[in-house]
This record gives sequence, C-alpha cells and structure tokens, in this order.
Amino acid sequence: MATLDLIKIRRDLHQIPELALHETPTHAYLKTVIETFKTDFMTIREIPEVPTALLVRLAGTNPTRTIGYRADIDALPITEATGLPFASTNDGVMHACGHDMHMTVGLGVLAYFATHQPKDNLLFFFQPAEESDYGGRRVYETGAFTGDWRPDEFYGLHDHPGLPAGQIASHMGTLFAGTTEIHVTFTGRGGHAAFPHQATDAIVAGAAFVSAIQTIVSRNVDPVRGGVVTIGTFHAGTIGNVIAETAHLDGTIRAFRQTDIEMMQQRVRDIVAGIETTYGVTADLSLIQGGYLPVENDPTTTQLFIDYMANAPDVDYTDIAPAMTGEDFGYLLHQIPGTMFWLGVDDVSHSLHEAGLSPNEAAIQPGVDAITGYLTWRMAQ
Ligand SMILES: CC(=O)N[C@@H](CCC[C@H](N)C(=O)O)C(=O)O
Repeated sequence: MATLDLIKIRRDLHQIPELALHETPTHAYLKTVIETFKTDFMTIREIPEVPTALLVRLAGTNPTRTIGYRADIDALPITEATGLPFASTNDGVMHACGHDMHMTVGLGVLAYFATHQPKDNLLFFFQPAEESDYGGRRVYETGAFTGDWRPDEFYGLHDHPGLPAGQIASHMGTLFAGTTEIHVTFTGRGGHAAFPHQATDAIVAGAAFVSAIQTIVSRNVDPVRGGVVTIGTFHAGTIGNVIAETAHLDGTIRAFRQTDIEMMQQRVRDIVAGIETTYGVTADLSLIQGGYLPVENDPTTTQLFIDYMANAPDVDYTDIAPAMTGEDFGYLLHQIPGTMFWLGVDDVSHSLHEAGLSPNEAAIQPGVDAITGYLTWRMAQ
C-alpha cells in the first residue's frame, strides 16, 4: 500500500460535499481509497438500506474485543465563502462542519492499522447523515452492528475551530446536547395588504411563534442546566402588498438532559396550539429527535481515553466544557459504550456551520497519531 497523501485526500473530499443520504460520490471516493489497502484481514461491507454508509472491519491478531471508530461524511446546505482553491464544486453545499477532516483522519487511522495489523478487531464506520436524518441510528437499526460487526466500544471525533490545530479535548459525562428539529407551517388566509381584517396573516402568526418560544429557555429551563431554541429558517410571502397565506419555519431545540428536551418539546406543542387559537391559523408541526440523543461519554472508556491522551508525550490534551452542538453519535453511545472527543482545527475567526470555515490541515496528522496511539495502547489493556 502506498503512503496516503492525507492533504490531497482532504482537499478532494472538500470539493465534493453532499447532503445527508446523498453522499454517493463521497462514498465511492472513500471505497476507492480503502480498496488500495489490500490486506487479507480487511473486509469492506456495504449496507443496502443505507447505501452511502460504509463499514470496514480489520480482524485482530489476538482479539479480546472489537473497537469501533466512526467518521461522519455529509455536508451542509451552505454556499462556501472560503476562497480556497479547492473549494466546493457543488453549488450551495459545503463541508462547513469539517466532516472532510473527520473522513481524512478516519482514513489515516484505518491506513495505519491496515499496515500494522491490530491486536483487537477494529470496525470503521463511515457514517452518512449526521447533520440531519440521523444516519447512525438508521444504520444501527438495519442490524449492521451485530455478530462480528458489533463493537464493544465506540469512538468518534468532531473538529473544533476554537482549539489549536491537533489538540484533543473531551470531558467525562455529557459532551454534546440532545436536539430536536422543529418544522412548522402556519396556514391562514391570504389577501390584499390593504384589507388585513379580511385575511389571516401567517407571517404575524409565525413571528408571534418565534417570539413566544424564546420564553422556553428563559422561563421553563433550569438556568443552571441551560438550553437552546433557535429558528434557522422563516419562509413566507411573495410580495409586500399581499398578506401571506402560509409561513414555514425550521429550527432546533437543545438541552443536555433528555427530560429537559422532552419538556421543551411539549412547550413548543403548547405554544403552537396557543398560536392557532390566538391568531386563527392552523398549524402543521413536526418535532423530530431522530438519533440526536445527548452525547453521554461512558465512564470507563472515557477514563481510559483521558488517561492516555493526558499522559501521552506527543498529545496536546485538554478537558473541555460540554457544548450545545448535537450529534447522532449520541444514539450510538446509548447502544454501545464509548467516547466522543474534539480535534482542534484552529480557525478562531469562524464557527462550525459558517460559510468561511477553513479548518487548519495541520490538525490531520496529530489527530491520526493521537488516535492510533490511543487505540494501540487500549488494545494492550
Ligand atoms: C456537530 C453538529 O453541528 N451537529 C449538528 C447536528 C444536527 C442536529 C439536528 N439536525 C438538529 O438540527 O436539531 C448540529 O446542528 O449541532
């Protein structure tokens, strides 16, 4: 096997971002790279029900367990504004959450163990649909993680633009929030802007909904625990002198405890019912949690992970507070114990999900080295 050019791979992947469950060229690219590894202890497996998913198993030399490693592969509906020479070639779609970095690091770790046969079995999961449509849960529910393909423990990373390139960060306990997508359409009655009393204005209803749900965090969530309610889209109307008949809004609810998420979901339902009564509209509400359960790091694997990362001479490790980002790795960690962690990618000028996000590629090799080091050490335990 030739040495992988991880920078080229990252740039290739960055140019072909695809939305959740549509990652066909990305899946093909990953498979092509992995097939070059050509070892007799590697098996590649497709999942017909979720065709953009890819599982790769490396059989260990003397296995006592199977260790899973997940890398997510989908992108976001954002028009890239980095100005990079290897920017997205898919209009309106961008790796603005850094999953191109996740895949590259995952390939680097896989390539290492494809040439240094591991003691334990290793299972690599290239997961579609992390940003929406909960690909981790979808694949889990196909029964893919059974028999020889069931990890005893699972690890996965997310890149963090606010941390130095290559730094590893994690936390004992809950690392990320659980989330629920909000999708709501208010329908009233359209009409002339001059005769509002003869119409039922869906924009006014939608605006009242946006204002009212702000009280969920300020008045209903324990402030010590915190929560988030964000509306990210509001589409209504066609022209300034026509009262809009419909308004469609999408958003997200977030909290660290499942009980808080469920309470917040109920408050959204109650507020929507109140808007219907107060503004005379009808509402079609859908609340989707899917696989976005709180990301709860397992005490045993996380203590092992921290013990290694904090003491390895070549690893820059820091503890980090939980964040309100969501991850459907939370679903997998509710089925299989494991640990999620951050990899610093040093772009303090941009946040995740921003059109200008440009992760520093200097993070890739230290990320690969820290993970291969940890997995090698873990297999000796
Ligand atoms: C790491 C990250 O940014 N993850 C996404 C997960 C999506 C959650 C779900 N689709 C929702 O919007 O609630 C995030 O937005 O945190």
